[in-house]
Amino acid sequence: MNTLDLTKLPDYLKHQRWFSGKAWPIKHVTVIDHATIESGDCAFSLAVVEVVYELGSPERYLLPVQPSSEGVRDALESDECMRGLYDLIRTSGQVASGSGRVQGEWIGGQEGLLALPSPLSVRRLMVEQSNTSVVLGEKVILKIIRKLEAGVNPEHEVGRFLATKTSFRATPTLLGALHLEGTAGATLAVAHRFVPDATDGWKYTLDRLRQERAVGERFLTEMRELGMRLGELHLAFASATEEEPAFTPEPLLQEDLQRWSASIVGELGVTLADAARLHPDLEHRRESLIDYAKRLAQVTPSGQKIRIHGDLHLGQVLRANDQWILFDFEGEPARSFTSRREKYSALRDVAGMIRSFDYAEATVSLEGGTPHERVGPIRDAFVEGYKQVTRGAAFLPTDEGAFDIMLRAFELEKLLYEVRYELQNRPDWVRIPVSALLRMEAPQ
Ligand SMILES: Nc1ncnc2c1ncn2[C@@H]1O[C@H](COP(=O)(O)OP(=O)(O)O)[C@@H](O)[C@H]1O
Ligand SMILES: O=P(O)(O)O[C@H]1O[C@H](CO)[C@@H](O[C@H]2O[C@H](CO)[C@@H](O)[C@H](O)[C@H]2O)[C@H](O)[C@H]1O
Repeated sequence: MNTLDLTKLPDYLKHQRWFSGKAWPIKHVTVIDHATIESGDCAFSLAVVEVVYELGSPERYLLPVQPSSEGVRDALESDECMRGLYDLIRTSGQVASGSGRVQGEWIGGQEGLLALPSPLSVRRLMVEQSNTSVVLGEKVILKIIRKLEAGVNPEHEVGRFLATKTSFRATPTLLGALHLEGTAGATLAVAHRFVPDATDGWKYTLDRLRQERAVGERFLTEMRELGMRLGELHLAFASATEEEPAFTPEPLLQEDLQRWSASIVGELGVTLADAARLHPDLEHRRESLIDYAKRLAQVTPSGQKIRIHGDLHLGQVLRANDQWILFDFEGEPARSFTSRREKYSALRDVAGMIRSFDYAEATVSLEGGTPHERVGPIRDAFVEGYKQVTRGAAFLPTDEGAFDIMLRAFELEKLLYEVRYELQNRPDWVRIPVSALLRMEAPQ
């Protein structure tokens, strides 16, 4: 294989959809590790590059690339190269890299070695994505992670735990992964079982809300079932023994509640300072919103901290064969791996999904539909399903009052995150969380 022209990398990166540093001047790009992967007719370089900006922290990206007449070409455009990456995972293969090795990990066992067509078909996903996913043989979905972070990747860690230590199956089974070991260590790719004919929960819910003026009993039953699946996921997380220290439940302490409360108050300050320029009415709500956070610190602690999904919304669930499937355990992209792996109150996931119902209703209203106040019944059905399967679970607060105060505080926390997320990514959408903040009445 010819050598890569490294001077072309900054320009190459700026033209990639998944590159998040487009707005910042790049000082330089250096290759910090790389391996040559050879498979059939394909040879390419799997390079980890560090992008150093004029301002701000450096970032690392994974570049599976080949030299081309323009300088650099994405090797993932070649089906053969994709097959090569999957083969490394399927065979638990390894390839030496400059300062370590690229290591495939197969956890699917014999059963996971699905009968795949030969040659293996490769279908690219036509969705807006921060990574690059392909469907192999219509049975496996391989996600190549673009922006790398050092440390334990939560999506791999959670997928592995659920597949090997629990009986929770309402998620696409993790089949394997590709890791870079050594000084630049990171998870490079994950392979899951592909769920055919699935619709994502966001699209599914929007379609239902567009069609139905009032939510019908069938949809409410589905939402109850969604709450039940989430409850079962939390029961699976909470089943971890001491042999899985990253998952073992821990008692919820007063200091946890105080820390979370203080963090929400801090986020409120930062978020209102940013958003109040566009929505000055928010300033008048500051004190009553702070009260929600303060009440969290005053709750008498009961229950446990457990691992949670961490970024649960309707876009993180699939609907297939009349069943709900929960996926994407990466956590909130803006947080570090360490913070995403922290144990937390399970009610944070419940709050995340409740916020999504409000988003869906608001989206339909913004399209011109009249708001029908359907969030209340949907929320009630979802929480009812959740409580039904988690009744008496050690990780939940024992007191109903505490349950409600905690849930409201986590809804506020998610709302503030959403305001910041939308200001940064989709400014036109910021009015959705802002109007929800304005509607939050002072706590009783
Ligand atoms: N196991 C799966 N089966 C079917 N479709 C999936 C599966 N995993 C992901 N998808 C689809 O691929 C899309 C992108 O996946 P996701 O893991 O969210 O990627 P990213 O982290 O890059 O955003 C999802 O919105 C979903 O529609
Ligand atoms: O799916 P990601 O892990 O990238 O999550 C981020 O993007 C989401 C938007 O795609 C964002 O979710 C917010 O918008 C959704 C509608 O598009 C809505 O259903 C969610 O409730 C709302 O939070 C998510 O917060 C962000 O982390």
